[in-house]
Amino acid sequence: MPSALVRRPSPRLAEGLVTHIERTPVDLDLAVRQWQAYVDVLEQHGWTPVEVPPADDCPDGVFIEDALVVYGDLAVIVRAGAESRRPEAAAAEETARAQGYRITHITAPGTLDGGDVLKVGTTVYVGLGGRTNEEGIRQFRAALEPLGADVRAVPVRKVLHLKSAVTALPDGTVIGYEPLVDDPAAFDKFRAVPEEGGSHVVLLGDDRLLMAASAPQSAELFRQLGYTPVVVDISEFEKLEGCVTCLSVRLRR
Ligand SMILES: NC(=O)NCCC[C@H](N)C(=O)O
Repeated sequence: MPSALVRRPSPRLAEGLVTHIERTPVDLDLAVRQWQAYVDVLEQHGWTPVEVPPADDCPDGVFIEDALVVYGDLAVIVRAGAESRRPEAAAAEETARAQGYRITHITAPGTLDGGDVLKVGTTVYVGLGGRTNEEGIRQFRAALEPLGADVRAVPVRKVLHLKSAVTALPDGTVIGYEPLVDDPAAFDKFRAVPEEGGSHVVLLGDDRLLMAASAPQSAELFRQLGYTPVVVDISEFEKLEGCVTCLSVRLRR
């Protein structure tokens, strides 16, 4: 069975960073229940959860996707764009090592957040924006190109991360809510969805798409396209600019 890295919410979750939206109060108990439900859904769909040790002093640690990027047998441990998030990486590195990955690091002055990396087959889009800089992308490209990846930088100005704006369907079509996508033409195939939350899908395997309850019209669109949406409520994480992708790192090998 494939596995998925996850990390339990910090007791300080409510202090997480917000950049592009207004801060609204986070209900920690509800967040913990939503996180557990998310992990349960992954497990029910064949993904064994592997917990990265908690980072209780890091309010945003639950967004584990930002701490590392896996490609083939390599785990790229990031240097987060936000300084408060840099301590999240150490335990993520140990967990990736224990899972058998080779390790490399983004180093200063480079910054890169995993949320800025969208893999579509061997094409790897990287958002250049508030969290990931040119030097981070240069180092990332140097790490992935020897493995056959085609690393392409795309602009991200309207949202936090590239994957806040776009993710991809199993057939490689990049999906996004157009008002928040800087350059839809940057992607080989692009399809607009009717809601911001509909931009984010986690591919569970077969035709199943894990997505947020906040995007019912997009779920209907995906159904019409022949996919099976699997819906979770992640309202408390959405208040911190999180989405379904950022709560896990799927290990496909
Ligand atoms: N990959 C993601 O979309 N991560 C969400 C991170 C949210 C967190 N509050 C942050 O600002 O870093």
